[in-house]
Amino acid sequence: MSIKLKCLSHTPLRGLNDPGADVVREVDTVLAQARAEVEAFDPELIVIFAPDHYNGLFYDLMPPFVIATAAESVADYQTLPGPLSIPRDLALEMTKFILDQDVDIALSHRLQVDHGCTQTLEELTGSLTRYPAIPIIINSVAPPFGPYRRVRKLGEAVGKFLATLNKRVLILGTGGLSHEPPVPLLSGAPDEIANFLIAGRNPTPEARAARQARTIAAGKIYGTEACAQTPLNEEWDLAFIDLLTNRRLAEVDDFRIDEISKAAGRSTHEVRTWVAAFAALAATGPYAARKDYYRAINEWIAGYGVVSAEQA
Ligand SMILES: O=C(O)/C=C/c1cccc(O)c1O
Ligand SMILES: [Fe+2]
Repeated sequence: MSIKLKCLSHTPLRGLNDPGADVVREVDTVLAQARAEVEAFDPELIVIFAPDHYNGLFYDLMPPFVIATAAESVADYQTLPGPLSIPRDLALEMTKFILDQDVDIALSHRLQVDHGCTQTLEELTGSLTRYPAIPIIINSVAPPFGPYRRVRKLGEAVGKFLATLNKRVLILGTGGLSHEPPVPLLSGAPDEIANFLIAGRNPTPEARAARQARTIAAGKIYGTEACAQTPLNEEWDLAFIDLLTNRRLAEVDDFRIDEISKAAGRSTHEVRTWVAAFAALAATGPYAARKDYYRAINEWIAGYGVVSAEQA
């Protein structure tokens, strides 16, 4: 068994509302390096912890955690269409193992996944099918959320399963850090938006285009006085990265959901995917981690970070 980890932000505004050329180049370089490392590692399996943004999962039945044996990209924003390459039997075995560890997880044999999953797969591997990959979706955008300790326990269960395999495994976490894009809240929503949040699967191309235009417009004013959304919080982001790289993962058990939303933005909870990823790695033994990159990028509505880790 050999395990490596990468956790990184995603943003559908990359290429649609870019910051200055220097910053774009900087991020391109970091991602090219990460991709080269993945290529050199040549994983036999990827486990990707990802959020969903009301593209595959809705309030008609909103699970805290879902593992998929088959999944298709909704190709939102500029992401790739098509199915992921999921090893069905292994995903089923992993599901049973997680349940046996007293962690409840939903199972999907036909999941739709969005940029929260596919952007990172594409950025790090060049496609959605290059390597066998098992997606685990952690609800990070549709409140209410379970406590962070439950996410840590999910990660631990996955890590214990990975330790039983004699494989090179890449664990990915995608989303965060601090940010609050204009994703609506169910609480207090007018009927039309509430209906979308409850059962908005397979929107029309016009509805998708309108959503994309709203996000781009938000990116143009994000972090200014004209923007009502919670701004990026570099201090929070760096403290979180520090916690992970210094192996203080148990501290997430004290995280307060409302405090994080207020301090760093409602979508900051996408870092739940990072918590699960690190917990999975930690369950296989001691690890060494490093911060590869951080910058608060308003144009992308992203406290944008990249962190790598591996077994020590
Ligand atoms: O769900 C959407 O339409 C937009 C999501 C988004 C926007 C900006 C940054 C992100 O990380 C997002 O996921
Ligand atoms: Fe996101």
